[in-house]
Amino acid sequence: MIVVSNVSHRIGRAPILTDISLTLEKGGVTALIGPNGAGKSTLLSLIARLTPLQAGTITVDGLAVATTPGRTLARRLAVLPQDSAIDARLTVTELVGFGRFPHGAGRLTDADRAIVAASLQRFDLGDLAGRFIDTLSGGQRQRALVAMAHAQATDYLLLDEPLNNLDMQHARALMRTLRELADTERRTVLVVLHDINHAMAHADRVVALKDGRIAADGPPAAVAVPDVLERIFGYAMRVVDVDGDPVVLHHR
Ligand SMILES: Nc1ncnc2c1ncn2[C@@H]1O[C@H](COP(=O)(O)OP(=O)(O)OP(=O)(O)O)[C@@H](O)[C@H]1O
Repeated sequence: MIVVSNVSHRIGRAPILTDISLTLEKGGVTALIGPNGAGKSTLLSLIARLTPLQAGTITVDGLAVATTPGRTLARRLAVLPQDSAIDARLTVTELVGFGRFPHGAGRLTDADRAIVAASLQRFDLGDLAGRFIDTLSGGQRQRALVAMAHAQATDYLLLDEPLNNLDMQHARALMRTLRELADTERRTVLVVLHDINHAMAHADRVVALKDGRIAADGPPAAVAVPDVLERIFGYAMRVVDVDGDPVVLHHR
């Protein structure tokens, strides 16, 4: 379980997050949505200890994120930040292998290699395994980064806009894979999404941030409501029912 309690964050004098409290039970997919600048990436970085906590507490399975050694946390929680800088001269297999580092002493064991192979397969990277990162398309690189986070084999998977650069087919495939990880492996996925319909279709819970505060939190059907969406995003949009699923018409 991840427990965020009364977390506030400032950069300079600007309030970025204000009094955020959020509990993520184990298992399931939670989508974090909200306009640009709402504080989604900041919240994810605080949970993953990429940004030092200023106020409030965050625990992951009872471990205080502020004081738990990075390596210990990395065995429980994997994070894919929004802009991951990676060494272009790595192959896809080597990159995904980095996901195993928190578990070992540097050299990969046969068991590590089997996990890397499974992650490559799961994210449809088999044909690209030997390619250097700088020869990949943006979407292929994005999938390799998600596979690296997956290979870390943690209970918690935090992904910041993993659909960036993905075409429709791969975006759908990735969301279905995240769903499957939650359903079959009891992984807990927290994913920042801008595509609201992917959030509605694949998440169990949708948490919306706006101006550094939680503006909505509930199952997709409770958030995919015109008034709620207008409050979050600032303009009116229609929601239609397609075979029992809410679909948000936000384009026009
Ligand atoms: N290093 C920084 N210096 C100043 N302001 C910053 C810095 N990093 C983030 N911010 C500000 O903090 C706010 C929240 O940013 P954050 O990246 O968490 O938002 P977000 O919801 O993830 O946005 P997006 O959807 O655009 O990725 C924004 O107003 C942003 O400009």
